[in-house]
Amino acid sequence: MTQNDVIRSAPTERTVTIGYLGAQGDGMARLNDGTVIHLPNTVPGDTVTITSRGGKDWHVERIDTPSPDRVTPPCSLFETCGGCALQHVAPSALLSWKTDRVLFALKKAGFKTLPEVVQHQVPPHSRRRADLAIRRNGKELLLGLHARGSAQIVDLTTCEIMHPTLFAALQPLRQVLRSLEGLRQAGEIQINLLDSGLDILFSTDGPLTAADRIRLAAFADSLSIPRINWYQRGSDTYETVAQRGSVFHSLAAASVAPPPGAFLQATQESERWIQDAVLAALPAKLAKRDSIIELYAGCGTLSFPLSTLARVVAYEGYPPAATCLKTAASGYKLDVSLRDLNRQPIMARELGEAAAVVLDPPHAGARLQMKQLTLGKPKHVVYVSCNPAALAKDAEALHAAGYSLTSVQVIDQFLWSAEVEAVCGFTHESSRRSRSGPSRLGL
Ligand SMILES: C[S@@+](CC[C@H](N)C(=O)[O-])C[C@H]1O[C@@H](n2cnc3c(N)ncnc32)[C@H](O)[C@@H]1O
Repeated sequence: MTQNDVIRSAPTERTVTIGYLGAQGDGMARLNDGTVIHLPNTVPGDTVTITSRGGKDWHVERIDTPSPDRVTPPCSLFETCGGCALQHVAPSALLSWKTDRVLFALKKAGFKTLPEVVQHQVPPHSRRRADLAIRRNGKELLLGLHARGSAQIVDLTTCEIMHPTLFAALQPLRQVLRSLEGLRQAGEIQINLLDSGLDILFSTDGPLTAADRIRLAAFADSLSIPRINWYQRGSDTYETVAQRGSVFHSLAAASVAPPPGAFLQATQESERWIQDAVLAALPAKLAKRDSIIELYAGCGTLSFPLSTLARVVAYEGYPPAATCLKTAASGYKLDVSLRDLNRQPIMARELGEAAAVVLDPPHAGARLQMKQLTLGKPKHVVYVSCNPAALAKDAEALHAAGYSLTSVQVIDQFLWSAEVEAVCGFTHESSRRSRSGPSRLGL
């Protein structure tokens, strides 16, 4: 027996109770010496026996007393597939945890008095967007997500979050992808479920042959898929390889033609909750000459509902999304500009002259834009957040500029993940517009 064998045979054992979930959804426990450790797949309230062979590397040996919030994960791929990290936690407990994360971010930003929070949670089988990896594996074709913490692909043979229409397309997709000569080893695929049907954008690691294109056209016909776009890995342009009908999608009362791989909110239900929460955060009536500035507008999820309140000046940085929104804007009180807000933020003067500014920034937040916003001080700001850490920083700027927090809605649209969406309304009582009134508009 070697010395290593002796060490291996004598792990340290402890019993701990999980106190809370960390930002990534791991259970967190505190040891007697004050050390905080991460224990994946545990739930606050679980009492567990853990072992370690040294350092902070603790593993759950067994669950001694399960938390009342522990549930049986509904998916047989749970713990293998990297898609859902938290199926072992009751959805109601997840919603409370996500709400706490948003409220913690707002408190960290300086807001001590918090309004009553409205909460929403999407049901299973409602996700209408999928972003999957493609791998050849001998004669098999894997279509799925990365395994947890690994480059391996887990074939999505079942899924509890995906919309049934989207999931039903996976098996025929495997078949057609397997037949493609242009797919040597690997590719990626994004599927959006639009009102017009499935919209597919995929890549391969080789060029498509003429036979591949014929197969894809036949596949689009057989599943009534209006459009399939493709790009070869490494290329920054895609091309349409099958077009069987028009592509359209409703955003509130408007119909848009989203570009391939377009950003949409994760589910139809959550899209409506976000739209309603944004409108609810603004005064029901704005003066005739008022305008709303919308930043990070995408294809117009918020632009069209906002245009029922006042003229909207919308900015978006991704050219195909800006074109989509511009094309659909005629007939609405909506002006659209393509603009990279990281390079060219909207300046304080323009922002200060709007009755309200609505922003829905990407994951990193809107730091540069916040600086101008807090100088311009529009009376109403509605911030749609998909990242509590960025919300904490951006809301801190609003707090420092004298804004009060007037509404918070939490939307759990990525069920069983650590992601959370929030719509927060802020008001500045002594903003330039409230001192001088709407007559200064356009100066
Ligand atoms: C979270 S999405 C919101 C889109 C839209 N509000 C919606 O709900 O569908 C963020 C949007 O910001 C855009 N974006 C990202 N970086 C940007 C930048 N630097 N300047 C302008 N827009 C940007 C993305 O293209 C995307 O449309």
